[in-house]
Amino acid sequence: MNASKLIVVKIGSNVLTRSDGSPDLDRMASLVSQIQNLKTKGKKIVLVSSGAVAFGRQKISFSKKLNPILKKQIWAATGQISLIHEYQKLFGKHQSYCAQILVTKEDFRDRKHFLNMKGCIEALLDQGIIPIINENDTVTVTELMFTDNDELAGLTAAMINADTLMLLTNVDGIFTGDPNKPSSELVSTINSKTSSVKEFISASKSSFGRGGMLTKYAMAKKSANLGIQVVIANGKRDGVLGLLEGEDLPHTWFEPKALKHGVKKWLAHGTAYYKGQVKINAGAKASLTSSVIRSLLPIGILAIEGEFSKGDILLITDEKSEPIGLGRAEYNDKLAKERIGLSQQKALIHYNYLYLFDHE
Ligand SMILES: Nc1ncnc2c1ncn2[C@@H]1O[C@H](COP(=O)(O)OP(=O)(O)O)[C@@H](O)[C@H]1O
Ligand SMILES: N[C@@H](CCC(=O)OP(=O)(O)O)C(=O)O
Repeated sequence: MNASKLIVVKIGSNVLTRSDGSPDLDRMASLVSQIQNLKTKGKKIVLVSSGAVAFGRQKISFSKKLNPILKKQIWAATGQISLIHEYQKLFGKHQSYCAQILVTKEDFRDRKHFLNMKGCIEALLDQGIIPIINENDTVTVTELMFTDNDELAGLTAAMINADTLMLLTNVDGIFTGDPNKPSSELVSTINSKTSSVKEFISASKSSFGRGGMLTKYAMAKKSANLGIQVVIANGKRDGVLGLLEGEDLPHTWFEPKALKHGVKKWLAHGTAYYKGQVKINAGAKASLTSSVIRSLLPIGILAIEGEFSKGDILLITDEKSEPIGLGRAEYNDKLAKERIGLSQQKALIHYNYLYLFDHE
């Protein structure tokens, strides 16, 4: 594992709960003191913590039949206070402060929200305060949701240019089969030379988990491609964060590729967050995908869909509607539509804000 300084630690619901579903406050206390210890050694840590629904479910039971979405919203809304209250008490014992940040997918889609969030998290870290992020489950239901908090953690790591993303769950990492079977082996390293491990991963989830190991794997690969090393480890193991200090504990490590520029990282995660679509002609496609760095000019644009403002993410597709990449709009959809096919116009997407998909 490489040395780390700015780390996003994601804690899954199961790490914070016992097998009967009750909050595991001892585990929480241990993780908080490990984080505190790393902090005193100069590491900056952002927490992405699940657990709101699990904590709420312990307290609130419903007398009448209720829509399952509403149930979850109520558990999340009530449980989040208990969760953050516990963190506040535990960090307080170390004379330390933590802060609550609740976000939605929309906040990653809008460049202004994104920069506000980033600025706030960085300022909290500078003040020695631990930001604790969770999804705002009250306002995000169905398609507005993150796949799960692993996705949120990956987006956060890219946003703050973290060097390390640590996903703590209830298994030691990715196994070559059912983690409960003795024949399954832990995959210690995943890099470009590793043959696919995806087929080993089953859709099964831990009792409170949302996305399962598949989303962890997908997010980990994406983050490693952006230059962030990812570690999947067992949050229930005593002293697990010692991994960040070089201790020898079981885990799966995703070797990072060369680091990508901050804006490109934001764009790379934009597949689910784009506001408009730009269809380009074959000449423009050849130009953008050539080895020479080029911006996207209106003359190569065939069609534009959606409403967007300057700064929003756009999906670029070719004539067959195949996605090529993402870019940041230099002006709004109204101007862009007026300029379709015209020469001598300002680029709609500047090359500094262009991210082309890897066709591996
Ligand atoms: N090949 C595999 N290796 C490890 N875990 C796996 C594998 N296939 C499926 N899983 C399941 O993924 C679960 C972890 O994902 P998840 O339930 O989403 O955890 P969390 O709540 O920590 O996000 C494990 O408990 C395990 O049952
Ligand atoms: N926002 C939800 C977390 C959902 C989620 O992704 O859970 P998990 O798979 O345990 O990380 C909560 O706090 O309950």
